[in-house]
Amino acid sequence: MPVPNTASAPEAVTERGLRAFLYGLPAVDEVGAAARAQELATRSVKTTAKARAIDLAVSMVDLTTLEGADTPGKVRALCAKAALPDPEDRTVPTVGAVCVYPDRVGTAVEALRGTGIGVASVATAFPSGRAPLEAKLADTRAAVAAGASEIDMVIDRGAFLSGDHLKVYEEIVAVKEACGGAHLKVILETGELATLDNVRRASHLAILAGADFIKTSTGKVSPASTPPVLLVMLQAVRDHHRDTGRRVGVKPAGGIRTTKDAIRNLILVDEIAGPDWLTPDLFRIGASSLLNDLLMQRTRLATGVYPGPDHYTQD
Ligand SMILES: O=C[C@H](O)COP(=O)(O)O
Repeated sequence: MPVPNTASAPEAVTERGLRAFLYGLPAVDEVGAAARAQELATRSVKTTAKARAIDLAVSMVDLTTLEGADTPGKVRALCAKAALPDPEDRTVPTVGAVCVYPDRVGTAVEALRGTGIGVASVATAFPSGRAPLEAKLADTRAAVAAGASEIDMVIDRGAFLSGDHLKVYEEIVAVKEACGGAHLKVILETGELATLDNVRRASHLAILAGADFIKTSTGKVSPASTPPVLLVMLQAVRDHHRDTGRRVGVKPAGGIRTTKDAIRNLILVDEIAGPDWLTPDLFRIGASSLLNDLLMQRTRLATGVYPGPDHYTQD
């Protein structure tokens, strides 16, 4: 079945139509997806290509703090690190964005003024998504009003798993509208979706509803991003582009802590979605504790020496 045009009016979408579309998608070969992801994970990049990959990964990091204990001071320190990751090496690129809770957006916007780095904010009752739509819209509008240029919303996994696809779709459409000019990343929380078929369906549902990015996880549920999940999501954006000409971005998040993980992700992007996705406009890595490892590996490649773990400020 052809992919419905995302430009079609939301009111034309019905539960029946959505179900026919989502259940008409090809089934995921779980064993094949795991094997392909594993095969790509064994590829290694060396020297110049590795240096380029590390810089690309730095530029794609959504430097994140999403803790109840986040203080304005912690957010300011994170923003300083986003703008100048290594004060001793000004050739390091800046990160993709800083990601915070809505009530910390103002602090981040102020701290990043003049840097060109955007502020992403989780919204819609992150991480559970268990709140009335009006509360989710108010959450989104507050973050945008405070200056967020990107909104990371969670889908209603309970609705999705109980077959109420239309509710999930309509919430995404409404949040997209509340975003105004801000970009919308839709978090599927793949660790709660049980199967790769569900990951494929949720990906296409979010894309159809107008997501600018699809994101794997909140970072609060295990498993978070895994290579087979990322592979299926990259296939979804690739196929959507093939069918409609529209490019949607992808953001793995949760538990991505090492340069090795980040580079494996980039190899998957290159092989599955294609090199056009190797840009921060179409690929981000949501991470609270990855940047220092990228900086350490970068310095080791350039100098042959590992800086000690205390060399960088905490990320
Ligand atoms: O959106 C990003 C995630 O919350 C980050 O998860 P992490 O703390 O496991 O890196």
